[in-house]
Amino acid sequence: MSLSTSAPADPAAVDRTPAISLRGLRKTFGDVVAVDDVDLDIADGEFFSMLGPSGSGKTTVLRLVAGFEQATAGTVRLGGVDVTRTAPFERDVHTVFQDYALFPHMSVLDNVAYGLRVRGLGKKARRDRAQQALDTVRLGHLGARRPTQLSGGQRQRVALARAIVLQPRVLLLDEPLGALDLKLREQMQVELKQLQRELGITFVFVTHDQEEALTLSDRIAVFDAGRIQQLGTPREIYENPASAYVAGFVGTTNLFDAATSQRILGVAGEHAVRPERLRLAPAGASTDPRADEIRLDAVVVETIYLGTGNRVHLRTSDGVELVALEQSTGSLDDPEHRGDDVTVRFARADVVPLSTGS
Ligand SMILES: Nc1ncnc2c1ncn2[C@@H]1O[C@H](COP(=O)(O)OP(=O)(O)OP(=O)(O)O)[C@@H](O)[C@H]1O
Repeated sequence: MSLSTSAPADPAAVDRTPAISLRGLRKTFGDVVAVDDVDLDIADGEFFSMLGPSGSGKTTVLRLVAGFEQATAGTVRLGGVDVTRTAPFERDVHTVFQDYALFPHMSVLDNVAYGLRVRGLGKKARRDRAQQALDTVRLGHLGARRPTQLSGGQRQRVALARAIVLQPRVLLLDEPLGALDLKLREQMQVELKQLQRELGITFVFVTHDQEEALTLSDRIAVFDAGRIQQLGTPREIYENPASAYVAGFVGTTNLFDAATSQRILGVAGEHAVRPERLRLAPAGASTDPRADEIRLDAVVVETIYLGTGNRVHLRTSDGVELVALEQSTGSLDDPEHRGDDVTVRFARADVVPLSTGS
């Protein structure tokens, strides 16, 4: 079935059936539980990321959606249709792998057209559509080259063109930027996001890079040990991590265990405060204490220059380790130096309670 790739003109007319719906999804390999009872709905046209450390099960979820793995239990629905036992080529999804999997002996244009040949399209239609897909990823002028004659970023775009030419309803991307250096990776992130918006295709993106997930996604699922630990928008996940695990995995954070929370915050349970919420002042610089903030005396253990600011490692007078991020003001003010005594302040409102036991 060929599907339109243009975004619907009338948002109210958008089909509310999730593009992907997983229920009770489980996959075991011998004794290893790779995916453990996952329930998830991904909306049509959503940029959805699965984020987690190596071995947390995100790739296996992707492979279950693509049909490369058979579920041990549970169901996979695409556009409301149960495809749990359907072969990969019968599913309206396409996967872009980290290594791109391009054919080295074919031209770039033929690589992109290959899937259309498999689907039985005539030569002219194949070439036209492949050219159009190459134009979309801004490689229209390089169709005659071989993949080996392209840069890493260009090869990445060929892999994308090869996927979008088939106009799948869902594009699965397994660490597609993993092989690129940082600068190219950042550039491709922007391009991926733009492409997804233009095409209106549902993107499911697997990454272990939290910054990438925060930058690109409409929503993120944070995985650990085969389970979704938290599901939400980048802002929700970053500002209100549900557990110590999520707070620690997504960005740097200051974690306070229950005893420390009780002692310095005066509240029960585990808590977290993001480093950029901490404000530092030289010890003794007098400002009136405020009821809505926490103040701690600390000493600077180390200051790391980051270009855009400084990361300052601190130890409070009763031995709690903290990290603060200070934005550079562009002035020539000296940053805090090792051994300096400082006052650390943060608003009570910036203290995030974490669920216990995680
Ligand atoms: N074919 C397989 N045979 C046996 N065990 C497997 C197989 N595929 C995955 N696993 C195991 O399942 C668990 C989840 O693996 P998975 O590849 O889904 O994790 P991941 O989060 O995608 O990790 P990575 O980021 O390293 O790709 C791991 O413990 C892994 O070793």
